[in-house]
Amino acid sequence: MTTPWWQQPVVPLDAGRLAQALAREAQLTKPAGSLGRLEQVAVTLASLQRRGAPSLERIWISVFAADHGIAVEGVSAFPQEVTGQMLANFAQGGAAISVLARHLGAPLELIDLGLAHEIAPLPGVRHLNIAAGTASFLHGAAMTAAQCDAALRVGQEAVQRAVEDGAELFIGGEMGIGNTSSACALSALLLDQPVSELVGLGTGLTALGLRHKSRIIERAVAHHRPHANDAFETLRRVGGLEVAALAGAYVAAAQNGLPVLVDGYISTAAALCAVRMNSDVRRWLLYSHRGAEPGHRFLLQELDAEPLLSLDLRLGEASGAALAVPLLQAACRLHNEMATFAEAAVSGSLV
Ligand SMILES: O=C(O)c1ccc[n+]([C@@H]2O[C@H](COP(=O)([O-])O)[C@@H](O)[C@H]2O)c1
Ligand SMILES: Cc1cc2nc[nH]c2cc1C
Repeated sequence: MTTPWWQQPVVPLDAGRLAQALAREAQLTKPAGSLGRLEQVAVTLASLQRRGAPSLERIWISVFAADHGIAVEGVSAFPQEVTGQMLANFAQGGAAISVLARHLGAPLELIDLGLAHEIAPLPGVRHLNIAAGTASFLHGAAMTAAQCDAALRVGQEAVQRAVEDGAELFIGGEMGIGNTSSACALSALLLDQPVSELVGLGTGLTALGLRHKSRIIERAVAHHRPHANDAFETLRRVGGLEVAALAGAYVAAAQNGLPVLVDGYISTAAALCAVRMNSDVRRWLLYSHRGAEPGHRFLLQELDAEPLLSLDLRLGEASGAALAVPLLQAACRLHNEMATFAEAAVSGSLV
């Protein structure tokens, strides 16, 4: 059997640039370590981007949308039609990510992998129709292997466009009613942890709704657990088209030497899939925030991730990642533009 594309090697870190960036940080006019994790971010970006001066001026955002069969089980506070309606809102410029992309001056690419309810083609949206949404994963698999494969490729192709555009950072976002159930089932299987510790309100369930959602996901996880032998199979069984596209994008970004900023709960579940499919992808992933969904914290822990922000966000759409970009840009500029002790004639530490 041939090796699948996602197991192909990723670009290695530049150890020389890493050492150079660490040495520069030590010379900048501040007590060592006083810019906290921003120092680490700048050093990491220098070694990933293989340059002396890390730069995040060109940001690329792809938002992947798709429907989830599990939504028919009543696991979301919103009807499934909202996936397509919000896609239209993204395209018209009225969604949170539309505003944030404008704020950053970043291109916003919109990709519809498959909706349950047909909509008229939207200007500026790539409609791919891999399936009419996934199948419910309560009793069967969400996707066929061919559908999961196709969705992974969609992410890979988005990264190719980002690279061609000269992007310095890739941000993926998602939209899909029911996808917190998918993220929860993925987390339960990949972390081997009880659903009750991971499940959350998603778009805003009542306490009663949360109990129902938890029971549905528990039943689904019990059904799939004996067969979820690897990350691809787990993704195929309980993931989603947009989750697979994100996972494919993260792997492809690492293979193309393009750093990634991961968004919220669903994106982080996709990140864990990507890392389980190719462990070297891990070092290419930066994390924007810790969100409100209980499972997000456990996924971040497993990924050894220290996100930049903790704002109780639970929107998705790439919004949390977009919000963290100015902080990363500031980290780069501080690294590149601060004077050294020698340049500014400031005395160094006595100890
Ligand atoms: O990214 C997150 O952390 C996040 C947390 C909760 C909800 N969401 C968004 O809400 C939708 C899924 O929620 P639900 O309740 O339908 O499963 C989907 O479109 C996500 O983008 C996103
Ligand atoms: C309105 C709305 C906007 C969203 N954006 C991402 N997920 C969403 C879910 C809903 C319901």
